[in-house]
Amino acid sequence: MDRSKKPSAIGVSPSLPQPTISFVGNEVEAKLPKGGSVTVNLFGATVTSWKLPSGKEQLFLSEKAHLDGSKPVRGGIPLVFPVFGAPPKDHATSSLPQHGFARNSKWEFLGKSSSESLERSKSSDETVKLDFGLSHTMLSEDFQKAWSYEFELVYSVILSGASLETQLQVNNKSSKSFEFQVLTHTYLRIEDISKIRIGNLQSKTYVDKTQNATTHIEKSPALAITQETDRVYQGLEPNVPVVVSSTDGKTLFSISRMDLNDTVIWNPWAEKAKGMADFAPDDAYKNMVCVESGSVSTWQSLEAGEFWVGGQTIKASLEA
Ligand SMILES: O=P(O)(O)OC[C@H]1O[C@@H](O)[C@H](O)[C@@H](O)[C@@H]1O
Repeated sequence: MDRSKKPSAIGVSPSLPQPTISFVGNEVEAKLPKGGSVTVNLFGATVTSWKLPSGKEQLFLSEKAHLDGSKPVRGGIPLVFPVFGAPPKDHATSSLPQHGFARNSKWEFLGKSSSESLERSKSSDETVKLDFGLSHTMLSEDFQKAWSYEFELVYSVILSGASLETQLQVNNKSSKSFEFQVLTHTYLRIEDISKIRIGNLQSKTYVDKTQNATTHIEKSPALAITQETDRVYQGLEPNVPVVVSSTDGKTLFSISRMDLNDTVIWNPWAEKAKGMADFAPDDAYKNMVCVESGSVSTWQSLEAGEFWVGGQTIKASLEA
């Protein structure tokens, strides 16, 4: 036996081309041999690009997005943790900025997962999983003071064919319990906001943040976005994906969730878009819609030593 040769990973033919990983500045890019790529910025572990095998970009990224950590990234998939929106007074998160610290902190790249840990049904040339970590010792002093719990987050970004999965594991390393909210603030790239509809929200309760946080019931089977929209849909059925389709009935994105039962639908529309210094071009609100899977209408409580896992899978259309 030739002991100089390393054994190949279990179940993987050595002749199969493998996904490639490259690093440019703060960004990690993974490319699949059959095409398709994902790019993650270490600031916030923010996914900034997701391309299908055809090369078509699926995420909206503002032309003025800050990619150097000076501000959260305007576009892609910023991760909201441990609080959604402006923190409430009299809560452990009350001194944190809007949407928490995860999107404002520099994460560590933990590596590309080995083929053994991916689903057996997916061969390693079709799937790549990137893991990122953040713990309390990696936070700025200000954030450590503002949220003094010991924790570890592991965020996995899994690209395969026409789907992108993001999964977060929250570990409580403190000696006391803590509460958190979490959300994947996904900016989907679309061609024309007037030509899309959002389905599977009918009959769901939502809080309309543009209407003094009043509560409503969604009547529409196919929601059209025609003005500033900022709604928190609550208590969605775990097995029913939120679907973005074109007005001629093609599914563009189907977003399924694991242990995330709320979905925020956000579009700033013309005036707010213009007012955001990092949003460009001004009329790009027509080319994006945020469909944000999360757990934000209540708090998740995590006991000392326990962990929680949740995530989303976005399936894009290969034809659209
Ligand atoms: O400007 P930010 O902090 O990235 O937030 C963008 C939007 O994020 C959405 O999730 C919120 O519901 C909106 O209220 C908010 O305006």
